[in-house]
Amino acid sequence: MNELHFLRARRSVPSRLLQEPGPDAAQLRAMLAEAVRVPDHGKLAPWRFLAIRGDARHALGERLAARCLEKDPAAPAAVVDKDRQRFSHAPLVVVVVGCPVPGHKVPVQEQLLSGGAVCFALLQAAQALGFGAQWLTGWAAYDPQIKQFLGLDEGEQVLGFMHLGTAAEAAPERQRPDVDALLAPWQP
Ligand SMILES: Cc1cc2nc3c(=O)[nH]c(=O)nc-3n(C[C@H](O)[C@H](O)[C@H](O)COP(=O)(O)O)c2cc1C
Repeated sequence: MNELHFLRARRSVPSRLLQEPGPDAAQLRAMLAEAVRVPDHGKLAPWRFLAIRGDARHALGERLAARCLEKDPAAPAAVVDKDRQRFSHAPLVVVVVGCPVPGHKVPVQEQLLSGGAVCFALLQAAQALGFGAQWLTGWAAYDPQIKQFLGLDEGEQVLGFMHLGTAAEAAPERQRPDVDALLAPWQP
């Protein structure tokens, strides 16, 4: 099954291990061009992307830190600082935004699943180009004020903050699920 080698080698690189160089504009475009080749019921393309680089990453981190304190004025300094740094490790963060079309005959769940596939395809494309990547959400993905800060419309959702860069060291492998325990034959 050597044909599956590339898929078997896929793994995330924790965002704190991602450093310069990150994908340049042409590389990002090339990765996204592959990532949008996902199954998409109804051909709705119900997703869009935001590229966050340089100081914009730090600005988002500052907003996260401020929001963290707004929500919990007693938050320990270490927690606030972790939020401040969240977007400052990887040189590039791509926000995959789900833009489901409400009331469409294609259920919203399917539209969001298609967006999830985009996130995964982006991980694979990044690895294929020699970059490391990690798909993160965290509380910020679900916070109305952070979504507003990012410019998301009502009804849009953060499907993933995709952190992209060059791995500072080999990514740790983790134990993978046992497929045999998950697979059962079905018959009526
Ligand atoms: C939708 C989604 C959101 C995730 N958010 C986080 C997160 O906020 N923090 C985290 O540590 N891992 C998160 N993960 C897990 C990592 O992306 C990744 O799976 C993990 O680091 C293990 O690496 P692997 O992809 O090689 O299994 C998330 C995964 C998914 C699918």
